[in-house]
Amino acid sequence: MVVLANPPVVDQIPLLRSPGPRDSFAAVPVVDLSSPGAARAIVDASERFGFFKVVNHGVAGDTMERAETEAVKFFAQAQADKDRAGPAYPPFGYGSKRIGLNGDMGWLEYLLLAVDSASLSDACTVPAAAAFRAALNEYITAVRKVAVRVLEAMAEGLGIAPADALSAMVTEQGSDQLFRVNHYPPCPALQGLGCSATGFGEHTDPQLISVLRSNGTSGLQIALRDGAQWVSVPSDRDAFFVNVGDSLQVLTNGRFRSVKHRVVTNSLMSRVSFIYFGGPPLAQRIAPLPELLGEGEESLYREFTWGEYKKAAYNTRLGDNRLAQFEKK
Ligand SMILES: C=C1C[C@]23C[C@@]1(O)CC[C@H]2[C@@]12CC[C@H](O)[C@@](C)(C(=O)O1)[C@H]2[C@@H]3C(=O)O
Ligand SMILES: O=C(O)CCC(=O)C(=O)O
Ligand SMILES: [Fe+2]
Repeated sequence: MVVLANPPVVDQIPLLRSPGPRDSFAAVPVVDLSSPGAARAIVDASERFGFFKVVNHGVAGDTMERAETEAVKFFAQAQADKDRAGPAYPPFGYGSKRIGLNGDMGWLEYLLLAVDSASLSDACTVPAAAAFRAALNEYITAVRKVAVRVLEAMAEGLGIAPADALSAMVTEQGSDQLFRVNHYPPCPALQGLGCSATGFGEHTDPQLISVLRSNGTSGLQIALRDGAQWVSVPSDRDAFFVNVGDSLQVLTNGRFRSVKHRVVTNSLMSRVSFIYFGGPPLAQRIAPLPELLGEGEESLYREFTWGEYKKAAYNTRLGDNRLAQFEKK
């Protein structure tokens, strides 16, 4: 048997079938955040896909562009300069190709950063450049407001009181928020071979909610039908995309589904994405909200705190079903 190796340039990085026009997911739910029907639409999309696109969000284009321009400048530096901003683990900073500590690899480089209240944590000295930090802080303040509005709309649509029952978990003192800037360089070595390098392997996000924005380069895919089909999300640099995370799945006792997603590298164009991850304080109990449990209905999950879940999640591989070990048998 002849075993074909990856081309050396993508050695150790899993390959995926290159997406084509037929994989495009034209039916991505779009939520107009300024409309009175937003709460209903968000609940509907969170139940059906755990994923939706948000428009009319009120974040200025300049805020997104400035952050993107600074990020592009950061990643354009010499490798030795970027490496000085690393490693990504522990606790935060620049990383390349290695995702997490359990052997996952992707065709990307990134900054993994801690957020305190509405801006980069002072404890996180990366990035050092004042202009990049200022641009990221302006962006983080804005995107966090979008996350809060979405979580408030979820509470409204689910009929949960008070209005900040979910959003307070990401805004209260000690909430565990992260910010990630991903850069997927093009991978021309694979052009025309019908396959593409994995940018970020399939996974669900462990937190409550993730809010993503990318430059106009495609690559994000979500899984439909429990992973039986992968579809490509058409990129939109003016919109945000929201992922329901594992913790929100548990808080809704499985009514909302955390979305399995991944990124496929483009052979010709760089993708730059920003993702805000809203997580609760480590001591927060993650269990179905009582209002969402029907008469006699029990939690599908064993009780745990966010700290316990995060610790367990960070011991798993990217594609593992992290919630499985917390499901009641
Ligand atoms: C392989 C891993 C990377 C990850 C930690 C983990 O062990 C499993 C969860 C991964 C993930 C996915 C969403 C976010 O990008 C992330 C920052 C997170 O909170 O969980 C990453 C983790 C990471 O890159 O360290
Ligand atoms: O970079 C992207 O577009 C998505 C990355 C992602 O899913 C993640 O960082 O968790
Ligand atoms: Fe993700």
